[in-house]
Amino acid sequence: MPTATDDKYSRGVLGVRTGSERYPGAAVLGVEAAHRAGIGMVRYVGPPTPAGLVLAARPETVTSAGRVQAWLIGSGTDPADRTDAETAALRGILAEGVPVIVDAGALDLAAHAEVPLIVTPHAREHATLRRMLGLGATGDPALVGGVDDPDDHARRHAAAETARALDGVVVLKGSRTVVATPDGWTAVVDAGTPWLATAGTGDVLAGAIGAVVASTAEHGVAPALAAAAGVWLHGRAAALAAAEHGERGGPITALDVAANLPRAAGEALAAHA
Ligand SMILES: NC(=O)C1=CN([C@@H]2O[C@H](COP(=O)(O)OP(=O)(O)OC[C@H]3O[C@@H](n4cnc5c(N)ncnc54)[C@H](O)[C@@H]3O)[C@@H](O)[C@H]2O)[C@@H](O)CC1
Ligand SMILES: Nc1ncnc2c1ncn2[C@@H]1O[C@H](COP(=O)(O)OP(=O)(O)O)[C@@H](O)[C@H]1O
Repeated sequence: MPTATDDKYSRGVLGVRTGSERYPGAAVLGVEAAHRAGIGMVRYVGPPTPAGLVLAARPETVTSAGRVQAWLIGSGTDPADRTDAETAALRGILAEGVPVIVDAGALDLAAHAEVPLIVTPHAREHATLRRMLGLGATGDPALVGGVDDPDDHARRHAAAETARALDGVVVLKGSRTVVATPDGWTAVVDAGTPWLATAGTGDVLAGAIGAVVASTAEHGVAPALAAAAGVWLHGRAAALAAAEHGERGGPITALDVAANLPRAAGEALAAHA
């Protein structure tokens, strides 16, 4: 909650290095979500095509370098396309000191991070990450966490094991998203609506988590709690967006989710007044 003494810097600055020539839209979605989730400033540093689209959609975004309270990397990128210079830049971010949210195409770099880390894999990415870390298979990702596992026991166990091996927070996405820490703490956040399963909503989630982490990092909020708050805001925003289309909800897009983040944040603040 901002106060009269706040300014754009004290409210948190998120650095975003996402998107590529192949997936420029992911950069737009993450930046949009970060702005909508209540950040003081977003600094975007990425390739020319996504940078142009980000500025067109959100001229509020700053594209010059400077201090940030957290970084978001990886959304809309593929490690197979990554240049050595880009890998070096990402490794630099992963050694800088502030928390880093690592999504999609940067997950392969997460294992050697020296900073507070939050990784946001979906089931397939989680399986790949576990293989990289020398951990066992979690079973068929499509089945684990299904009707046979109503308490998400297997997913919570696997996410906590991955978190321990990484020494970072794991946000294992799905209809119920598991947040797990290296010491074995887990939380499960229900998405709120199955309409959320649509392209780009993971990029929105990464931006929302990035905003919450950046705006709370210097207030002593644990990264796992900030991540769980981001997941809740995202799910609630999706439910609000879907509810606009009637009692059973209706189709939503990733941008609809981002557009409803302010209402979700307002509800959360009102509930804790
Ligand atoms: N607008 C954008 O720019 C978007 C960019 N995105 C980015 O796209 C990249 C790839 O993410 P994904 O989550 O798609 O990667 P996945 O690891 O889920 O998928 C990899 C491959 O699996 C196969 N596959 C997965 N599900 C399939 C299905 N239902 N039917 C057929 N084939 C299937 C496809 O060959 C796909 O290319 C990430 O960097 C992500 O951030 C996505 O978030 C979508 C939106
Ligand atoms: N069946 C579902 N019901 C509700 N939410 C879902 C469901 N499947 C996936 N999600 C959510 O949708 C988002 C999808 O993210 P992701 O898989 O990274 O997609 P993308 O890469 O297209 O952005 C995540 O927040 C995930 O928790």
